[in-house]
Amino acid sequence: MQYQTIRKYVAMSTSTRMPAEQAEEEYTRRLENFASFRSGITFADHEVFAIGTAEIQNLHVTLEKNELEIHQLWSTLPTIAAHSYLYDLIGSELQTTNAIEGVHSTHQEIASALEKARIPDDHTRFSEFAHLLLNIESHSILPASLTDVRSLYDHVIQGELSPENILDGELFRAQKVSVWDDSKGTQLHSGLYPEPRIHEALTQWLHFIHRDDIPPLIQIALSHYIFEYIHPFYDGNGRTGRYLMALQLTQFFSLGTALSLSTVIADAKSQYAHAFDEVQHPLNCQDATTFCLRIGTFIETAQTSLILQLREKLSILESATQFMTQHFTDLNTTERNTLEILLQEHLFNRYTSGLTRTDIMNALDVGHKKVKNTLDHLAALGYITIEGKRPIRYSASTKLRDELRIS
Ligand SMILES: Nc1ncnc2c1ncn2[C@@H]1O[C@H](COP(=O)(O)OP(=O)(O)OP(=O)(O)O)[C@@H](O)[C@H]1O
Repeated sequence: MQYQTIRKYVAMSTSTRMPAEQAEEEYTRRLENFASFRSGITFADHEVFAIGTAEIQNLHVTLEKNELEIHQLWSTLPTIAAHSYLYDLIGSELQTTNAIEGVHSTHQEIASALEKARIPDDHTRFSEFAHLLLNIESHSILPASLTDVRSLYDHVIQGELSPENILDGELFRAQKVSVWDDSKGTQLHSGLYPEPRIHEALTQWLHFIHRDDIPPLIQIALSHYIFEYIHPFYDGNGRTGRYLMALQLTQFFSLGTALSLSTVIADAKSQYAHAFDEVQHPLNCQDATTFCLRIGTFIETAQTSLILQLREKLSILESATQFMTQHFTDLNTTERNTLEILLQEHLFNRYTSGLTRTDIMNALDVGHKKVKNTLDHLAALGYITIEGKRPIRYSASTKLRDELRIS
């Protein structure tokens, strides 16, 4: 049975009592229900909570099953493919989380941010955010203090703030801020105000994200809802909130899933915005169950798309490798293996900038001279493209991809 919001419940009731009064009574009943997960955080006189419905339990089971399949597929990826795909996912996460907020980035800017993210102290547009995403799993530590939250924000937003949006409070904003529906010119929400209220609510939020007595989906979704409700900044609340959500996701789900969520949200922007509105409707009294269901469905969509892409890419790679073994008989094994890893990079990373000679030496575990001779021969045959300087980068040429029918 589909979960009914309090607002709908009231609308369908035959009682003649005031709707607000009926909603209040239903809110108390749901909040005190055995299956209720309470946040302990109160907005507009109501505690944010969600019910662990059968639908949410079923979603958990589906998400866990999908994770097993993702894990199994990921474990079959060759090293260069796995590494390349990670960069690809980070690139699209970076591009889409910015695009959701109308922050445009070119393909080249993202490729360059990914490149710079590996080099300390060498910055370009979005490179600090790329660096955060690149290290999301190895440093997957949730913020523990208000200064941690501010510091994360500074990295996510690096250089993207217009002067009027620079923070002017002790740690966050000192003035009011609102979320607007630009198409209708209506105000959807006002962030908490004044700043001590932001500090107080974020301190409760910090406590909430570290609790270990709430099912992952409910904890992740409520955390995101609460963070966005607080809206601690003038600009960058969405991007910072979605980064924090990805950070929480890595604690329970694969890195691939965590890095795929913004793409799904970007494709379903109006459903995402509506999910906030629904909880904030005065008659829904901060019942965030529907918000949890929406986020759960987004995660499921992200997983399904990841599974399909992994299967498709692996199958193309396998066919190409077989074709080369059968038809490229004039090439030696090292030459064929070199082409295979260049294809892995091409297939698994849309933001590819090619592999360096060191990457190839490490991947094939062969010496400098052999790799040089191999690359010279493959270049003479037109199978590889050579670009850049210091370091030179090698990639699969159009000729090679045409022969293998890979776009
Ligand atoms: N009704 C709402 N209440 C609270 N937060 C909301 C609501 N609707 C959307 N949001 C969140 O606010 C984000 C956008 O907020 P806003 O328009 O103020 O942009 P911003 O603060 O500049 O952040 P961004 O970096 O995402 O542009 C959305 O991405 C979403 O996460």
